[in-house]
Amino acid sequence: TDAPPQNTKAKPESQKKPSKKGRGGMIVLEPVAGTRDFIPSDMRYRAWLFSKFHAVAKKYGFEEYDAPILESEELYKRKAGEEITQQMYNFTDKSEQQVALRPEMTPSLARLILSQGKSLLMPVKWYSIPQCWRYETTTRGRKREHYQWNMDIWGVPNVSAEAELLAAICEFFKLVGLTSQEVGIKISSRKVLETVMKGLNISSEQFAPACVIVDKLDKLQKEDVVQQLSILGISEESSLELISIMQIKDIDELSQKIGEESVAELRQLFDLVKGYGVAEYLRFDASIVRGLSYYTGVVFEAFSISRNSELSRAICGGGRYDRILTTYGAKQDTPACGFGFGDVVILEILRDLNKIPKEVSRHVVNDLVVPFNEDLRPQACKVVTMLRDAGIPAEVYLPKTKKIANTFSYAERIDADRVIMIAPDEWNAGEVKVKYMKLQPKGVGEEEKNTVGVQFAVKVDDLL
Ligand SMILES: Nc1ccc(Br)nc1
Repeated sequence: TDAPPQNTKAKPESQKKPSKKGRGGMIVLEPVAGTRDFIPSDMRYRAWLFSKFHAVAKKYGFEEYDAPILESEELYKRKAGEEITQQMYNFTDKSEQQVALRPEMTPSLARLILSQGKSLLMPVKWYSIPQCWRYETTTRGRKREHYQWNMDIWGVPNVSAEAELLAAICEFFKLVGLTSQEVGIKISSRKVLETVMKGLNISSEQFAPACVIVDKLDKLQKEDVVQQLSILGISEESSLELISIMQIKDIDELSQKIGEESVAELRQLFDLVKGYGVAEYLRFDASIVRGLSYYTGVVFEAFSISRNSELSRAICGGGRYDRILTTYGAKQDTPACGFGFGDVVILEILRDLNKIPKEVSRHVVNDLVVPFNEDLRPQACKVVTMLRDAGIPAEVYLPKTKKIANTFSYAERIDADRVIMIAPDEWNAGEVKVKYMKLQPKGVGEEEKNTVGVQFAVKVDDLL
């Protein structure tokens, strides 16, 4: 198995691992382990999914930003034992800089917010769809990269920001046809955990690492979680009490346990989301912690409601992270909250539930313009440009036209509606020859348009 790139100082040629050549000197055709190619038939699904992300962000008034995939490793140097920082795709570059392929976008966003300083008017509502990386040993066979829709609101301390983000996620669900019977969002708050931990005399220094550990409850045995908490100095009794409170699914019951003041924000949040009309997607669940150490308040996680009992993988997740800037040396913090929404799980769910429109799989070109011979190619380029300028996706047949039949099979391959032939006699008469490759929607005009395969003359000006 590939050892993770621990100390990757530049190695002398002799020690470098030879690249795995294919048979007989051919390069390896597969992408690097854990990474994906997107040929056009795959890229159409990714582009369709991203178009929904962009549409929701635009509808909610978010502004798009980006930052380099490559960041200084120090952005991710956190000591809370998170999986995300232990799987960093990091290396030493040729100027001896410790760099990493970003494992998440939030630290880059915090860097941008800090770099903008006072010039940045709050609140800030920014979004991005970055590719994020991790170094997984290939034995686990998991992906090493994914695209993650990030939506963040900075400068808003109250839960109106979380409500806006939850509404945006539900807006996306509605946009792709996912109902509240098929997906949902579980919501809690780390302030609940903070209150409970304080009541159990768990120190504030242990808060973030303890959250990272109890987040594993759905993956590890309870005993293992208790054992990992004991390493932080948390007694078995306190751990079991913490774990039992995390089983609570009702805010009233939680209020009984830790007091109404500690659940006030959650009550306010559930009131606000009713205003957005998305309450049906949302439910309180004290077991939601999320695995990132910097969360400080409300946390949430979307999941698929699977028909069989199999555990559903998180669709997206996020929360409030009010104290991230001072961890990067800022003199004061700015309240922030956001979510990350990966491209892999959601596409699997949408495919499984047959929510992706058939046309997403199709490459669309409406017209193919074919010059009868090379002398007529300039005329063909003129006609295809006229069509394109009118907003019609159109191609001009690029190979030399040897047999007209070849152009028709190409037209079928690109699923074109029409083949428009530039032929000498017709061109001299100001006309082209048109052949419809498939039945057109009723009422688009003359009878010929609904007679597939018939060729007929059309004035160039009547083509549009
Ligand atoms: N953080 C992270 C990065 C890349 C993938 Br794939 N999953 C999680």
